Amino acid sequence: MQESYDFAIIGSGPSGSVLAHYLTQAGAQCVMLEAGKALDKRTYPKNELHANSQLMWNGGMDTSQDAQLLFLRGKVLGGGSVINQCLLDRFDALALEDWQAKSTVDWHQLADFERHYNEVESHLCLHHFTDDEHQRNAQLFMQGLDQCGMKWTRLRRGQNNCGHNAKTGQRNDCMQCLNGCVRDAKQSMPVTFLRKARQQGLALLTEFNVTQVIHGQHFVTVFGEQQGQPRQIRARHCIMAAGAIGSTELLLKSGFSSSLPALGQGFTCHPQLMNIGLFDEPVDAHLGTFQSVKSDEPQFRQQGFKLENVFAGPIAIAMLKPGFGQEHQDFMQKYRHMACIEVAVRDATEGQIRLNNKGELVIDKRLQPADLQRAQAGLNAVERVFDAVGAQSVLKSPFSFGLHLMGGCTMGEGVHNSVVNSDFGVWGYDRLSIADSSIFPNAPGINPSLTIMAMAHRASEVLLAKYPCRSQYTRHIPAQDRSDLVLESVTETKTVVLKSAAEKSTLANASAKKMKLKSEGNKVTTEV
Ligand SMILES: Cc1cc2nc3c(=O)[nH]c(=O)nc-3n(C[C@H](O)[C@H](O)[C@H](O)COP(=O)(O)OP(=O)(O)OC[C@H]3O[C@@H](n4cnc5c(N)ncnc54)[C@H](O)[C@@H]3O)c2cc1C
Repeated sequence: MQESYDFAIIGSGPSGSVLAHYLTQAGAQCVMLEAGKALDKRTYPKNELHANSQLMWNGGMDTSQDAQLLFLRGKVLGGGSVINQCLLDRFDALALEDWQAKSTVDWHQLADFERHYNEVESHLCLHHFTDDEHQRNAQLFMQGLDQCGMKWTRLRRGQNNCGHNAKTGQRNDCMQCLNGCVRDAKQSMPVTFLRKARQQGLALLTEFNVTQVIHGQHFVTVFGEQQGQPRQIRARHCIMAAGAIGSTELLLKSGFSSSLPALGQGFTCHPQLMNIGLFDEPVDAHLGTFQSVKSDEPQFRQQGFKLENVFAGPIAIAMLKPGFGQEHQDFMQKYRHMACIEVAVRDATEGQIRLNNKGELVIDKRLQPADLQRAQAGLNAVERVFDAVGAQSVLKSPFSFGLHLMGGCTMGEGVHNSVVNSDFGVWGYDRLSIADSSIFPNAPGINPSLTIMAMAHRASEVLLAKYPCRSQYTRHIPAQDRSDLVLESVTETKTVVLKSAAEKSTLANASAKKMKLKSEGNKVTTEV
């Protein structure tokens, strides 16, 4: 059975959920298609291994072609917002000036973003960490930065009343944030924008893996599989919000590359390196707020990196130490004595998302000399900070994680060097838009989620201006549009209840051209 909507939104991460909220609020009939499961605080996995296998694409083992970069991307209702740390930063002037230089899009400037940031922030609880929330890892980081004369600032996180452990005296004390928040405190999409969209009538189909998008004259048809069953959804407009890799892969697999030469280009990921300092004293970096401070040093920003205190569960920490056996075991026994500082690189070189000759996804992304230079500058700063506070030794990360995945369908001013125009429309395809991190023109070097949400808000305004009826699909759409709904390329038998003589005659005229029509009272059955 094929279903029809005003808007089909593919993906439920920050981009898809914000769009769903604003479009349903305006009365549009929307369906959201999400490949992941609808989990919640009662059903999120309770350990690291299950978190990777149940919440991430390919069990959290997507790598670059040379296996030097590991990419993590959410596959669950809420997308990356369920597995991320929810640090929500606005872009600075440098990031947006660089965007504008690359994209030439006139609204890529701070003044234009401000009202979108204000709007989406008004739906979120934002928390600045306070002095009493810094645990020992953060304190060592702050002391080290102070002693090296480097500036730092407190992180801002989307969280609402993250609890207080009476025994330890600590807030943010469960460290499960990256497995899905078990307190509904983290401001992920299922407890913020998505919840509102569902209350406003969003149709939600989870475990629905979209496999192909076909752009028609009057509709976009989305093909996929839901729990093993083939499904088709039709909408007047389709919005891709499947993330940088997801949206790009889907367009490549749907055959758009011949008309979009820039499809797959411009992939970036902010490579992150976790570095361990070993201390004589127990640090207990796994207790309390495991991420609360970042560097705020202008020279670091110019050099293309930032530092943050961070920590992880034992599986992720074990991966940082190459080797096996006794040496590895000795290292892991020092878990309580580890402090950790992460270098996040603003990558300067773009990779490419493509399909190989078997039609499989390939991510070509190598750190080039310019990126390695930035990473090295960050690692040097980490060594200085750890030395200043008396670390016994420092273990530098043997590989990088890509957590902020961007580009592949970049926004720009022409079809030869971009995939979407400044109004989020895919070049040459009137009924297809993209609003997720795949449209980023280059790497900003700043946490991306808030800007993804801000851009999704802007995209919703563009779409609502384009489809001014924006009303309940079946109730208010003009007769002309309803004839599209009834007649375009129907592949199965469909029964439609006609309310008026005008509708009946529209249907009859159109059907004379395309279809066989059987009429019985006010019920009409069409067959291709
Ligand atoms: C461990 C980790 C920590 C992070 N921490 C932060 C942070 O603190 N601050 C920050 O700003 N960012 C952070 N990020 C990054 C942030 O989460 C992402 O940038 C953001 O979620 C991207 O939003 P999106 O809407 O573009 O895509 P996503 O959030 O990736 O959502 C895309 C959705 O589309 C679905 N999808 C994909 N393909 C299909 C298909 N074919 N059919 C159906 N559905 C599909 C996916 O399952 C997914 O749910 C972190 C990421 C990770 C992994």
